[in-house]
Amino acid sequence: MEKSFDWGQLKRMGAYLKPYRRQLLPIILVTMILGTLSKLAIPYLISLAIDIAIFNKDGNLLVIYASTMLGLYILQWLVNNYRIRYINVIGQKVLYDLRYALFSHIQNLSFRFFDKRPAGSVLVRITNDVNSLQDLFTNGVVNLMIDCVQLLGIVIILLSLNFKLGLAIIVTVPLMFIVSGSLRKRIRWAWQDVRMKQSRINSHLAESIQGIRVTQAFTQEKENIKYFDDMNSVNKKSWDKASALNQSFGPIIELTAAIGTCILFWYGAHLIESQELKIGMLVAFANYIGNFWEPINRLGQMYNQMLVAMASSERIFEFLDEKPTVGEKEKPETLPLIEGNVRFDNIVFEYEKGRPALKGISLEAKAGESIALVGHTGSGKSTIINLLCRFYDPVEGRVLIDGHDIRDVTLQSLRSQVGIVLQDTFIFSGSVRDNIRFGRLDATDEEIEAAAKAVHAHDFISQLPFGYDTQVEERGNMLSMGQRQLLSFARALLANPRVLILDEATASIDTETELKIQEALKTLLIGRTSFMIAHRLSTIRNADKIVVLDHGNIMEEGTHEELMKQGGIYFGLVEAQYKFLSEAG
Ligand SMILES: Nc1ncnc2c1ncn2[C@@H]1O[C@H](COP(=O)(O)OP(=O)(O)OP(=O)(O)O)[C@@H](O)[C@H]1O
Repeated sequence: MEKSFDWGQLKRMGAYLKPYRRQLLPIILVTMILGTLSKLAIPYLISLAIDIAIFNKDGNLLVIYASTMLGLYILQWLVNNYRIRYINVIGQKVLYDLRYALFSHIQNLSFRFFDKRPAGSVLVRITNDVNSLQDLFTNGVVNLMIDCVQLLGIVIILLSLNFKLGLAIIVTVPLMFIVSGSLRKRIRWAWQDVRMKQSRINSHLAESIQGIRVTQAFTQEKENIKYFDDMNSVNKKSWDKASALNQSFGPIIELTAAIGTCILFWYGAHLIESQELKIGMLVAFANYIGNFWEPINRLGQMYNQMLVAMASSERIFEFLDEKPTVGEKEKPETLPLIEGNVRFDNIVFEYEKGRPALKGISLEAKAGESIALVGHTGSGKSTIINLLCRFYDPVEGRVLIDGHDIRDVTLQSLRSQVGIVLQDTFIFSGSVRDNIRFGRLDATDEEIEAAAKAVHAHDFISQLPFGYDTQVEERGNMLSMGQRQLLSFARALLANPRVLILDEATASIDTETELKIQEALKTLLIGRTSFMIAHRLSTIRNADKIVVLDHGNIMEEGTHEELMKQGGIYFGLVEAQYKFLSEAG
């Protein structure tokens, strides 16, 4: 369970209010001064009305008191409206800033960060955790200040109007804190439990929706529903418990308030008898007490709210404090326009300590050469690519492009010259045109169409309902695998990188599309250094160099002919694929 109040964290959250202090200050001052004064003056006016106007049967004076009170009530109403309206606006601005900070920070985090966390949990932090700060930023902070000032004001007034009676009533406050202390703790824990369970539900939801195809394909819907139902009912139970505990808090306050009122009337009557107190003053006291418990009750709830917000902010700051593991050095150079000579120099790499994925790899590609990476699953092909894009840094060794260690240059200048076409092409929701433009944001419509034509994507795009303006949904579900591949080729061609990485799709595509893809590939590769994770023989055969990997080591290296002659692993792979194809077809 989480620790209690943390002032450092509160201060850090408070920093998000800082840009708005000029707007906040008048709101706080106006509500604090006018709101508190009007609230505190009313009971006193009531006492004067009773003790002076009514006692002396002075109708005119009574009207004056009554209209002053009316004026104060109206003032209170106006002040409250002003506060709610503007504080909400500022609160929303702060949440906007926080969401922006979190999202832009996450955009720049390294792959290692995402390796460790499911997408759902990242999602929950940007949505739920930021939202749970809403109450704090919209009302919490300001109300807290106002309530504290009001309480202080009431205590001063009670003691100065009648010290003995005031003191007798105020001593009930510690009583309430003692009685409610352990309950408060249990309430806090209960709400933390609720949040934890809700967060689990949200993570599971995100994962289920992303994986719905697999769930349905394996007819696991019932199991999935059951799993969700269990989580849901555990969450409901924990909510019921927290809510029941919360509700028992109210009666404790009411009980203490009742004790206070009993003391007031019993002791008050006593003081009236001994002429130390007038009736009007007793009524004023009763009113002040009413106003006294209200902020105390709110402060109690506020404390819980603060702890919830604190737990959320702790999670948010944990993300914000996360540094990209792949960072730029102090003064990185800009990688100049490259020719495309790539060298892996004795690379050792591990994702997890003690489990090397690459065990001392040296590999060279001259500008314009095409390199095919082959090997069994898990042999390290994708890892080589990940290092070339600098998604991770090697544990030992260097990756050099045109002689520059890629750790010495800015990520921007590196990645803008190294293009990547992934096996699972990611299509963003938006138009087909926008998806191609992702390769180079300042490309003109003509350039986009030229790129699409060059990779033979133009034909199928023209046949879509709205051509280039057709909206494709997230992940491009309405497009076929081959079409998505062609779109990503167009995207890469538009970006025009000197070094191109291709992770060839494994899914079987019809022969016609396959031919188109091969043609498109030829266009795409002209004049570029390319690294291809190749699955199809046709692609492998044309490569300038084939590199065979096994368990993180390079086992063989050469052209198709050379390796076939060698009769080693590559030969075996080719044989196996031919056998498979001839048996399948
Ligand atoms: N994000 C990761 N975290 C931990 N281990 C990983 C991660 N990615 C890959 N590995 C491990 O590193 C090794 C090399 O994986 P890599 O993805 O490079 O293989 P691959 O040759 O590309 O395989 P495939 O053909 O199946 O894509 C494997 O043992 C794999 O389990």
